[in-house]
Amino acid sequence: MTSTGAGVDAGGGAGVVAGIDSSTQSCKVVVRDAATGELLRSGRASHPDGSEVDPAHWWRALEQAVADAGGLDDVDALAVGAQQHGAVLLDEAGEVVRPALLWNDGRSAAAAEALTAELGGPGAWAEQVGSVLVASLTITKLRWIAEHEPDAVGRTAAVCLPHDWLTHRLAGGGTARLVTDRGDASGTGYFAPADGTYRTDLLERAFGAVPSLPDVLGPAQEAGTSASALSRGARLGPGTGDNMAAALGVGAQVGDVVVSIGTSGVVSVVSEVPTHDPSGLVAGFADATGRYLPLVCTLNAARVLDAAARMLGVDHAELSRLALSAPPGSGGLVLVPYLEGERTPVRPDATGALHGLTLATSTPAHLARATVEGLLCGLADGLDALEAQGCAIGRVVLVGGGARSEAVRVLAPAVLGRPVVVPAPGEYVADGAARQAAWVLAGGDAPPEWTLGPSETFEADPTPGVRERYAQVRDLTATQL
Ligand SMILES: Nc1ncnc2c1ncn2[C@@H]1O[C@H](COP(=O)(O)OP(=O)(O)O)[C@@H](O)[C@H]1O
Ligand SMILES: O=C(CO)[C@@H](O)[C@H](O)COP(=O)(O)O
Repeated sequence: MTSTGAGVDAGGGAGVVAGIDSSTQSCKVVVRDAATGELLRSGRASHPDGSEVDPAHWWRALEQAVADAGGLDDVDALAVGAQQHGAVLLDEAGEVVRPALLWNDGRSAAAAEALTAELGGPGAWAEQVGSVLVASLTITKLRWIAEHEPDAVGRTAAVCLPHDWLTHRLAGGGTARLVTDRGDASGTGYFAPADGTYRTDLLERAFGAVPSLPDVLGPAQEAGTSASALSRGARLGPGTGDNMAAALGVGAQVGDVVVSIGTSGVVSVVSEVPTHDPSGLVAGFADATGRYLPLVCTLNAARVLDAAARMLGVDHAELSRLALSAPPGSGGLVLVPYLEGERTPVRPDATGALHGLTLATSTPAHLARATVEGLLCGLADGLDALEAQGCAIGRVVLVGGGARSEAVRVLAPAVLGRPVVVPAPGEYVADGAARQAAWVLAGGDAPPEWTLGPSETFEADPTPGVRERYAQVRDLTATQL
């Protein structure tokens, strides 16, 4: 294990910036010095559970997080990073038509299948919009709404994403202009990242109508100024999806892989070229700097650790201690973590599975280890899928709430088969949004260089046997009982 500091020179425009991370479970706000990136203060608030959420909850959580962070009065520019894909429908007055359907709502799995077939199969979607459809993508949610709530279609004047909606509210809401960025737009299924255009023909196919869509701004293009009780007169960044913001927050360069263990498990890599994976494992998203962000996303990540801790009646620190006390491979005990069904691989109706129970493996330590290993094996499959798409793979950087687990940090290099860089615990999505805001202030072709805090590099001998055993059991779950 080694310690490093990134030690990048400070630069960029003077001022104070704020970054917002409105992710699945919570809202976080960081306030930073625009030139150096120094953290001045931060705040957070929880979101309600569920995969269908009234956006008003995101606003209330933002108000609480901003209050917790001591307000935004001194902030010169701000930007929003948020959970990708959620479908937010607005009427003529800019009011929400129905609660947002989130990325982790599986009801549109059949809509994804139907749309896939209509266009000629997975390869056609991969070719045209970079990603094969799964229930997470916005376009499938719009098809589900058109089929199940046709009245909502008639009332819908505009469709946008969670980060677009929050930026719109910060700009005053109502009839203020809706904006988005290439990164978040690339997760809709009706935007072609490779040429940067909306595919309103696909939107019409899914929804039966073409509501207005947010203007797609450039990476550092100003989106107007804030005009809400939370903030007035600050310059607004275009914002982006949370995964694109995380890449910006950790300063990822081409070839850097960001592994995020949040509500979702994500393995993404900054790439100069777009991907079109017909297998659907890799989603061909864009990033927040004008490049691409091929990405593999699982539905089951940090909450698998939460569930194991709950089952064992322990906290995260004890779960981690238990996991590290059991042998590699957990004596043959394998946990396949599909607790919420799974998106990658596409198994929306799957459940989790525990295989290999013997008298010897029936211990809390073995279960804890199998949980951490199972979670990491799913992410290792994601890394393989990125490599199979020809993506250059360099550093692996581990972030997200799950990275706070020592067992995850220690076992990640063994399961992933590569050294893993773990930055100091922080809010890297919010940081990325703040860095985008600083870019808006400073202008120029690249975001300002910020000094990142110290990071630790974890190394371990690879444990391919753990992955082989996991793969056998994972494939048993392909059969629906
Ligand atoms: N020490 C820890 N060990 C394992 N998991 C943790 C730890 N601390 C927080 N978490 C989990 O991380 C998750 C939150 O991570 P986060 O990246 O903020 O998610 P999101 O951005 O999706 O809201 C929660 O499920 C939380 O229980
Ligand atoms: O659906 C995806 C990516 O395609 C998810 O990564 C969401 O963007 C939610 O992120 P978290 O709340 O887990 O950070």
